[in-house]
Amino acid sequence: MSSLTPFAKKHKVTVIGSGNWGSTISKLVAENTAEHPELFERNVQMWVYEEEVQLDRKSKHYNESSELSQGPQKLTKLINTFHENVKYLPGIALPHNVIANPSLTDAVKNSSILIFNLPHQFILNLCKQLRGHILPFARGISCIKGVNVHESSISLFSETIGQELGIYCGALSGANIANEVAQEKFSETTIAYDPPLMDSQSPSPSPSQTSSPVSSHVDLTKLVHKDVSGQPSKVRLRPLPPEYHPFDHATIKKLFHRKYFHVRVVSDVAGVSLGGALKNVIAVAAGWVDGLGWGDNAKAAVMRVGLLEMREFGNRFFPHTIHPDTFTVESAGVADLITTCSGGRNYRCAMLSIREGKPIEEIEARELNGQKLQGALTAVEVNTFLKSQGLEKDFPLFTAVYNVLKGNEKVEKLPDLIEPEDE
Ligand SMILES: NC(=O)c1ccc[n+]([C@@H]2O[C@H](COP(=O)([O-])OP(=O)(O)OC[C@H]3O[C@@H](n4cnc5c(N)ncnc54)[C@H](O)[C@@H]3O)[C@@H](O)[C@H]2O)c1
Ligand SMILES: O=P(O)(O)OC[C@H](O)CO
Repeated sequence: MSSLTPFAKKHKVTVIGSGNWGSTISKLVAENTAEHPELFERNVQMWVYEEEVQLDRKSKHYNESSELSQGPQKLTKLINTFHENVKYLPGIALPHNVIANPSLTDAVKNSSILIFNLPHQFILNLCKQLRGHILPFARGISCIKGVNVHESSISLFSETIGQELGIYCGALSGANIANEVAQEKFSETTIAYDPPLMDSQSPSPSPSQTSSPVSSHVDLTKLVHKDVSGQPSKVRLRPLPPEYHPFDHATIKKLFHRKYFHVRVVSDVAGVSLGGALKNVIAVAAGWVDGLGWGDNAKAAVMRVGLLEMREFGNRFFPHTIHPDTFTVESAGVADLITTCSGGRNYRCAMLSIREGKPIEEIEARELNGQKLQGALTAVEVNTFLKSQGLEKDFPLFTAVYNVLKGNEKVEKLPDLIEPEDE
C-alpha cells in the first residue's frame, strides 16, 4: 500500500462535447469543481470538435483592430480567450476553469470522470478514437439523448459507451433546454447511476459506504453486472483505486447539482435514457401540430399518446430494469416531454417546416447554426428497430412520425393514425 492519505487523488473531469448542452454542462460542472477542491481538480477539460468560426460583428468580443476578429479563427482559441462558446452558447460567460481542448486524447488524459455530451450520431466514432486512451477505471455519465439502433438490436448510449470503453456509464437527462440552464433559470434533472454494487451479490456496505452505492474499496471485477437487458454484462469493470474518493451518488450530486439545477439521483438508467431519446420523436409531432395551427388540445393529444408509447417501449424492450414510474415521476420523463414540446429545437424546427412547407433538415441547417436535431434521426432509428420486430402497429405515433417524415403519409392524417381503439 502506498503512503498516500485517503483520497489523495482528486477526480479530474472531462466533458466530451461542446455544443449547446455540452458547453452548458461544462459551465455548471466547472462551477462545482471550483467549489469542491477536496474532491475535484479545479480545471474541467472540454473537448471541442475543432472548427473555424468567424466572430459575429454583433458579438461583444468583436473588435476591428483585434486579429481574432479578422477572418475565421479556431473555436478553441475563441473559447479560451473570451471564455465563451461564441458559436454554440453565445452570450453566456463560461468559468475560466473550463479549458477548451481540440485534442480528444489529451482532453481525456488521466480523467477519472468522463461526461459524454454529443449529438448521438457521433458517439460510436468517438468511442473508437477513445479506446486505449482513457483511464481503465474511469466512470462515465452520458448526457446524450438518443438510442443506438443496429439492425434489429437496440441499446442505450450509456450501455454502448460502457461496452465500447470497458467502463461503467450512467445517464443524465431531464427537462433541460440548455439556454435556460445556462442563464441559470431553475430546472430539475435526473441522473441514473447504478453500477455493480447494487447487485444482489454486493457485500454489505460498511458504515462509511452506506450513502455510497459504489465504492472504490470493493473489487468490482468480482461482481457480475447485469446490463439493462438483464443479461450479464461482458464488461469487466475496474475498481477505482483507493486514492480516489468513491464516485457515488453523493459525489455525483456535488459535481452536477446547482442552486439553479436540481439533481435527483436514481438507479433507472433505461428509463432516464429512453425518456430523453423518445421525447424528441414526440416533439417533432408536437411541432407539426402547432405548425398546422391546431391548438393546444391537439398538442396535448399527441403528448398523451407519446407518453404511453414511451412507457410501452420501455416495458417491452427493457423489461428487466425499467421502473415504469420514471416516465411520470422524474424530470427525465413527462417534464422533459412538456418542455421539449413547448420550446425545444425539435419542436421549433418541425413547426417551421410545416409553416414554410420545407423539409425539417433545411430548417435545421438555416436556424441552428451547426446545432443538431435528434428527433428526426431518432424517429428513423426507432422505426428501423420496430420494423425489425414487426411491431410498428403497436407504436402508432412513432410510426406516424416516421411515415410523415418519409412522405408516406400526410401530416393532416395524424389524428386518424394515432386514434386509439375503444375499450
Ligand atoms: N441543447 C439542449 O438544449 C440539450 C439539452 C439536453 C440534452 N441535449 C442533448 O445533448 C446532446 C448534445 O447536444 P448539444 O445540444 O450539446 O449539441 P449541439 O446540437 O448544440 O451541437 C452540435 C455539436 O456537434 C459537434 N459536431 C459536429 N460534427 C461533429 C463530428 N463529426 N464529430 C463530433 N462532433 C461533431 C459540434 O462541434 C457541436 O459541438 C444531444 O444528445 C442532445 O439531444 C441537448
Ligand atoms: O432542443 P431539443 O429539442 O434538442 O431539446 C432540448 C432538451 O432535450 C430539452 O430537455
